[in-house]
Amino acid sequence: MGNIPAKFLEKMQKLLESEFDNFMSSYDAPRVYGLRINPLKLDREQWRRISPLGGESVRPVPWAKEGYYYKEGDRPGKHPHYHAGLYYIQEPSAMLPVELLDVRPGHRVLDLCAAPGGKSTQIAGKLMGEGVLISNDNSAERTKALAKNIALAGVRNAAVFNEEPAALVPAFREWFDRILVDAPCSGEGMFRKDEGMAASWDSYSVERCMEMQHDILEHVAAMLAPGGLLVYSTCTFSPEENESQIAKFLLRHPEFAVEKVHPAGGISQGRPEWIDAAAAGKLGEERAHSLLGTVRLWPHLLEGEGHYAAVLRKSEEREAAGGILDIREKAPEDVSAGPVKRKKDKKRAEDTRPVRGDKTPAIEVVPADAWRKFAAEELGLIHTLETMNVVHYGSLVYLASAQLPSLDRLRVVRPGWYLGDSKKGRFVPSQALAMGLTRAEAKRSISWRAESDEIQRYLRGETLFVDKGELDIADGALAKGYVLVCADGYPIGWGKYVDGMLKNELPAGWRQQ
Ligand SMILES: C[S@@+](CC[C@H](N)C(=O)[O-])C[C@H]1O[C@@H](n2cnc3c(N)ncnc32)[C@H](O)[C@@H]1O
Repeated sequence: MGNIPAKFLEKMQKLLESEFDNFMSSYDAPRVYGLRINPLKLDREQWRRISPLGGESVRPVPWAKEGYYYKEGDRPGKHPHYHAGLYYIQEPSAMLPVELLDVRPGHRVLDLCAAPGGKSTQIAGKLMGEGVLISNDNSAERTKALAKNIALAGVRNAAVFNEEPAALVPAFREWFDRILVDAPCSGEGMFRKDEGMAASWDSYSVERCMEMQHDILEHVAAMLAPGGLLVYSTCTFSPEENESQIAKFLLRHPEFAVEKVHPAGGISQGRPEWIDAAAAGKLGEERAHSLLGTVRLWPHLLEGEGHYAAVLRKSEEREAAGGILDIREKAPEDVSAGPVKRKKDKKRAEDTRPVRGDKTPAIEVVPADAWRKFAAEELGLIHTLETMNVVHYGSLVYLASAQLPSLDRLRVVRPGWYLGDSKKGRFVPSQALAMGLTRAEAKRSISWRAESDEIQRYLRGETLFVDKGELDIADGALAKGYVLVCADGYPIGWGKYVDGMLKNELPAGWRQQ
């Protein structure tokens, strides 16, 4: 690694002192690679049975329930199981923040800086279809990859927004049980993985990022419900973006306190001694000391590129009285409890109106009706929560959580699970619908082995010739129509069957290059 900025190294040497040589040696060590299997689709045992990777060649990531290290040559991104959303490729240390967020089925979760969706898909795997995930990113371009990754993982209960944090506050005041701020940062923990990050780092990047992080954090406090958890994370080493940023947040927000993380598996404690003296003084000894309970992942102490995470709990009190609130003494929530039960939301009447200003001309068939007809003819019983509404933006139909407040003033990329497009009354099912279904939920399906020639050809976008007997058709259904195409039994897209021909419905952006 020749191009690590000299100023960065000088700074790290001052901070790390005798540990610095050890830290430097990590740049000579090979990069590590990680993936996380998707519990919405399968568990470790099922993966082991069908995957060339599922056996001995992978090793568990100590701090992530579904995380595994794989070897560079394994190339899991090229395997059809990747196209079936069976796993997400993710740098191992980036798997920690969601593990610390303590998400349980039924929670309302905000992933505020979510693109391209690594942590959002991990959160969805903790919600297991119950509750709501709002995945937001202020970059319109990056929300495209975010929406695609959420669809690929088969997530049914997520909405994707493209907003500045301030714009979310009026609609979501004290609404979330959990908030993740995976902040934009100077990326010092990415130098080994991405040399471009090292090249673009300069001494101002830390300052610029500090300002962005401060602005983002400013709006988070108001959206978290009393008693809720906030996890703040970065993939950088600079104390200004980590412990100091949290120290300043705690100063402004006496209603928050650090929830101590017990360091294990090579994870290290936070470094309160690195926060600036002025902030430390104002914060008081005890609150400053509590930053020891935040965590750092160092590349020379574990197998990961590096990360920082702080877990903060908001006081149960609605109005913080000011002063220092120490809630660490309180009994932890009962983590053995099942899904979160909340008072029954008044179930809104099914809403088929557009979610926000719809300028498309009137269409004759109500899109929701076209969806219902499609679902009745082509799908079996789909397990969805009764608290979901069918909504549409023009001709595009979604299944959205009935818990959501009005989204009128927000830039909504996806209000929920994208089901399909009602084109002049004819319903065209989406790729997101295919990915969110199980094979058993489609009336017509076909499955080939993941390594088969048919799957390779399907993923390239080719039309296939298929004997009717190869299709799995529900009793009473015709052979002609939409077929859920599966690899090893897991959906990868739609085909349309007519007279021995399976027309390929895989959208261009989803085909294998
Ligand atoms: C570290 S990346 C997030 C990675 C993501 N959590 C994942 O696991 O895939 C930080 C993200 O913050 C977004 N971002 C930057 N400023 C933001 C802001 N003010 N509000 C929301 N998102 C912001 C960036 O566009 C970027 O996608």
